Order: sequence, then C-alpha cells, then structure tokens
Amino acid sequence: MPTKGRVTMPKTAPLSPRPAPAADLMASLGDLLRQWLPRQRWFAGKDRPVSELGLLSMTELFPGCLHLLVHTGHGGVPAPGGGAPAGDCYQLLLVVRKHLLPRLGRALIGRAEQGPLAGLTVYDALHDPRSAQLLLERLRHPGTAGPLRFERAPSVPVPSGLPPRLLEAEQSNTSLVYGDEFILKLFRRIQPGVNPDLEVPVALAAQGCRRVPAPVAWFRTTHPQEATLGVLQPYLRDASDGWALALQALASGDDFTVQAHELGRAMAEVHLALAAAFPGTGHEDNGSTAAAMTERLDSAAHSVPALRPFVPGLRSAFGALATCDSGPPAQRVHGDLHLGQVLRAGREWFVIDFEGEPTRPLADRCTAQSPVRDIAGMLRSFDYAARQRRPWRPEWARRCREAFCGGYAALAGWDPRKKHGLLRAYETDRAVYEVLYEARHRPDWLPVPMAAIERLAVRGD
Ligand SMILES: Nc1ncnc2c1ncn2[C@@H]1O[C@H](COP(=O)(O)OP(=O)(O)O)[C@@H](O)[C@H]1O
Ligand SMILES: O=P(O)(O)O[C@H]1O[C@H](CO)[C@@H](O[C@H]2O[C@H](CO)[C@@H](O)[C@H](O)[C@H]2O)[C@H](O)[C@H]1O
Repeated sequence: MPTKGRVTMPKTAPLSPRPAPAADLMASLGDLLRQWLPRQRWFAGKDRPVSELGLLSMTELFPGCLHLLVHTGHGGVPAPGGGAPAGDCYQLLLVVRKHLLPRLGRALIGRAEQGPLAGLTVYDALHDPRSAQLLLERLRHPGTAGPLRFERAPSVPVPSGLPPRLLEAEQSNTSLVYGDEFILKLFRRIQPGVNPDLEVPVALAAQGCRRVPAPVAWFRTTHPQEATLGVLQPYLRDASDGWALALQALASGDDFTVQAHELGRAMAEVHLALAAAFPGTGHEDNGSTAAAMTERLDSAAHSVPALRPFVPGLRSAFGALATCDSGPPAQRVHGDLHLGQVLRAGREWFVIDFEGEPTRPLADRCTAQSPVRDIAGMLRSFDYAARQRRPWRPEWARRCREAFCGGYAALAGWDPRKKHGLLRAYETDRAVYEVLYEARHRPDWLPVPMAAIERLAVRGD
C-alpha cells in the first residue's frame, strides 16, 4: 500500500461486467449483513431483530469496492421512544475479495454462500487501508459515480497519499483520519436531506467562526433521495476531547473549573455565530415545547420500564416550563452537546459533530430551538463524568456547572443560572433521551442517566 506520493484510481476490470441486480446481490449479502449489522456500534436497531433487509442503491465505487445504501426493517416494530420510523437506511462500504486477508480479520463480514458473490469474502472497506486511500482520492477529485456526488471547497488543498487510519472511538458513525491532517466522517444511519454536520460548519465558516473545523470535501447521494454521506474536515491533531480531559482531572483530583469556564465562553461564541448564520427566528412557545417533551417522556417510559415510577415527577418539570418566561430566543443549536463533542487543542476549545441527537428526525434537528438545550446537554455531561468514579463526585459536577454557566453568561448576555425552570425542563428532557440512548446502545451505562432521573423527579434540582 503506498503511504506517500500519488495514489491513482485502479484501472482493473470491475467486479462484475454488469452490476448484479439488487435482488441477486442481497441473495449473497442478506444473511451476512443480518448478522453483522446488529454487532456494529452505530447500528440503532440492536434491540429488535432485523426482519427486513433491502438494497436501496449500489454503486461500484472502484473495482472490488461496493457502496451500498440498505434499508433495515423490524417488522413494523417502532424504535424505542417512538418517533423514529420502524426502519432505517444505512451506508455500507464493502470490499469483496476472493481470498481471506488475515490482516483484515477484524473487518470480516463473512463469506457469501450464494448469489453472484458466492465463494467471495466480504469485508468492511473502511478497515482496508487501500480502499480508504482510494476513497480519499475520490474526494480529492470532484465528480460523480452513479448517484454519488463528490464535492469540495476549492480553496483548501488536500494532498494525495495521506495514510489512513480508522478511528477507534466509540462513535455513532465511522471516521477515518488521513495523515493526521484530515478526518473523514462517514455517516452510517442516513436520513434524507442535507446533514446539519455539513450545513452548520459550512455556514459557521462563512461567518468567520474558528471554533468549528470547516468542511473541505464531502459526498452525497441523489438516489433514492438526496442525502449527505460523508464530510472531510481538518484534523486537530493534538487535541483531546473534553470527556477524556474531564476524566483525567477527576482521576488526578485536579480542578476543571478554568476549562469549564472557557468552554462556556466558547459555547456562547458558537451560539452567537449560529444565530448570525441562521437569522430570523423568534421565541419558542414553551407550551408546545413542554408538550413535545412530555410526549417523548411517555414514549420513552413505554420502552424503558425503569422510567415509569418517575413519570409524574418528571412531568411536573415540563408542566412548570409552560409557565416560565420565554427565555432566550430560539436559534439553530448544536443539538447533542456533551463533553465528547468538544476538543481542546492548545488552550482553545473547538466544537464538533453538529448532527444533533441521532435518534431524532433530521427535520426536527434543523429547526430553531432554545440554546438552553445545548447548555443542559453540557451540564448533564459534567454529571456523567462525575459518576464515572466511586465515590461519586457531585461537588465536582456542581463546580463545573457553575463555571460553565459563568463563562457562557460573560459573553452571551444572559445567565443560564437565572433560568432555573427552563434549565430543569431541558435537563430532564436530555436525561430522558440519555436513558433511551443507553438502553439501546450501552445498557451497562443506564444507571448514570437513571440517577439523574431520580434526582430530577424527586428533588427537582
Ligand atoms: N476535526 C477533528 N479533529 C480531531 N479529532 C476529531 C475531529 N472531528 C472528530 N474528531 C474525533 O472523532 C470522534 C468522533 O467524531 P464525531 O463527529 O463526534 O462522530 P460521531 O458522530 O460518530 O460520534 C470525536 O470524539 C473526536 O475524538
Ligand atoms: O455519538 P454522539 O457523540 O453523537 O452522541 C451519542 O453518544 C454519546 C456517547 O458516546 C452520548 O453521550 C452520553 O454519554 C457521554 C459519555 O460517553 C456523556 O458525556 C454525555 O453527556 C451523554 O449524553 C450522546 O447522548 C449520544 O447522542
């Protein structure tokens, strides 16, 4: 595998002279994917059997590498928490080879037994350095491949031959780092429309906001519907994420309030830039927000029985929101802010991953919302961090909350600490989301948000 110099697109013959018809291809891949998908961190339907699997689009990206969009269904069983459809679309990149490659052991999906790929071995292409390099080549050269469109910001040069490595982070998507210079995030669960993780950073870059790495290339599909598939952006090579830094500080007994204060300030800066980039929104109606939060709580309690005893107490937080003053104006927000979404490089904080909460419909995530949603997300994250160690360190979380809100207030012109009712409702809504998220993805972590649920329902603080 070349690690420097030019990488050229291979000119060998395509995998098959004519692309296999969809039904045939699924005869080869169906059983393999049905077993492999639920084992992937990014697969959202782990809690229900994959009863339907269909091919939405197939493009031979380069010889031996297939780009697929597949639909997975669960026999009409809705996702926990409702709202989300009973089925999802996922993006897969597969390498199909004759021989088993020991160095790609972890990427193995299986050996096809029937259909057009019978006897061939199928891998996740993102673990394959050769395929990862060819993908970067595609992104360097704008153009099309079937329904796929590769586009880029012309002003930023992307050198060829940067060695790829797959990021080993706990992720909702899959990311590849190229030569410690760029990071490519491939969205796994695909929803129609422009992904806010492309739309927002592009808009913020146009505002001159330097707290968010600006996209340099991206790709999308036009079939079966328009959707963003991946975004390449500069890699902050010496950065540590806020979660790792917070855990380090907790382990060594170090103060984290200076960092939390600066983080609050940085977040206020991002909110101001977001308001400028997406102008023209009014105030949210607290009554309808409270109704939506109550609905989410009810459907979450339907899926996660442990929530049920706390529903009356949690509902009171949403009831109180309906009578709160209107708070800061609604605007575009981050939507899933937590310590893992902020990176500290040098002495500066950067904010990443503007996708919003992955279980919400894309249209919802792009609407104007109260900035209190983001603040509540970060405050919940201090609590998550403080609960990673025994004995639990509530004082540590409380000091970080104070410092973060203080830093935010210094720049934003309003103080989250003076919006107790709003904050309580948004923290409750966030904790309910976290209960659902953990129940679906990391059941061992469920006690963390459940502890907050108990506190918010019983004591209300
Ligand atoms: N521009 C960047 N520079 C350095 N690391 C990054 C950058 N963007 C993302 N990362 C790393 O990749 C991880 C996953 O990125 P993220 O956008 O949060 O993906 P996901 O939505 O799949 O969780 C982050 O936690 C961070 O460690
Ligand atoms: O993958 P994303 O970063 O988009 O976010 C999802 O996964 C997060 C966990 O990786 C989850 O965050 C929760 O756990 C964090 C610790 O791992 C904690 O800092 C957050 O406060 C807590 O919400 C996030 O909710 C989910 O959307």
